[in-house]
Amino acid sequence: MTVIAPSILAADFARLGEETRAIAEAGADWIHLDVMDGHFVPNISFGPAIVKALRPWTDKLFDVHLMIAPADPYLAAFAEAGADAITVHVEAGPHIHRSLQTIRALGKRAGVALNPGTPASLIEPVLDMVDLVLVMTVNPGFGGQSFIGSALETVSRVKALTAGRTIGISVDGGVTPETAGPAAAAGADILVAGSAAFKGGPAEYGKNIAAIREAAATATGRDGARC
Ligand SMILES: O=C(CO)[C@H](O)[C@H](O)COP(=O)(O)O
Ligand SMILES: [Fe+2]
Repeated sequence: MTVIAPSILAADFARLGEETRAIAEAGADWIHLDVMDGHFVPNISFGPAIVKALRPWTDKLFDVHLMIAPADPYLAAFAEAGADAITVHVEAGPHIHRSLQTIRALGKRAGVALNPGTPASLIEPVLDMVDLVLVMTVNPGFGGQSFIGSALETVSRVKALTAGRTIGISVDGGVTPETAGPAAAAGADILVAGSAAFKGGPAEYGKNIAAIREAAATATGRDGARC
C-alpha cells in the first residue's frame, strides 16, 4: 500500500492547525512538513516552533523534510518539536553519515534526500543508516512545480540499491493523480503531494487524496485501501 503524505506547504498558512487536522481526517497517512532556510533553497518556510505548534492537531506521523544547510545544529530541535521522521539532503553538507547517526540517536526515522540532479549512487555508503530515501521530482524550494519525469530513473536506481532492506522510498514534488502512477510503478512507497492534495479547499481533500491513492494502486496492482 502506498503511503500518501500531504505537504502542508500548500495549506492555508493562516490556519495551519485546522488544515493539518482536516487533511489528516481526509485520509492522509503521514503529514509532510517542508522546512526551507533561504540558503540551501531559495525560499523560507518555517522552523521547529511551527512543527511543535502543529503536533497537538493530529497523531499522524510527522515527516519533516529539511531543506536547510547546515542541518546538524537543528536536528535535536526538530526531534523535540515532534518530528517522527527527519530527512536531510545529501547535498546539504559534507557529513551526511553524522547527520543520519544523530537522527537515529534521537530515536527518529532517518531519511536522506536526493535532488533531481544528484546520482543515486551517492547514498550507497549510508544505506545502513537510513529508514527513508526521498527522491525529489522537482528542484526543491517551492510547491506547485511540474514533475520532472527523468527523476524516476533515480527512483528505479534507489529501488535496486535498497532491495532486501526495509527502506521506504518517497517521491516528492509535482505528484498528482497523473504522475502518482508512474512514480509508484518506478518504486515509490510514499507519495508526497502538496498542491494536488490541498487543491480546492477542505471539502475536496478526501477526494484529492483518494485520486492519488487510486492512481498508485492501479499502477502497482496493490490495494488502494488506506494503510
Ligand atoms: O519539498 C517540497 C518542495 O521543495 C514539497 O514537498 C513539494 O514541492 C510538494 O509540493 P507540490 O506537490 O505542490 O510539488
Ligand atoms: Fe518536501
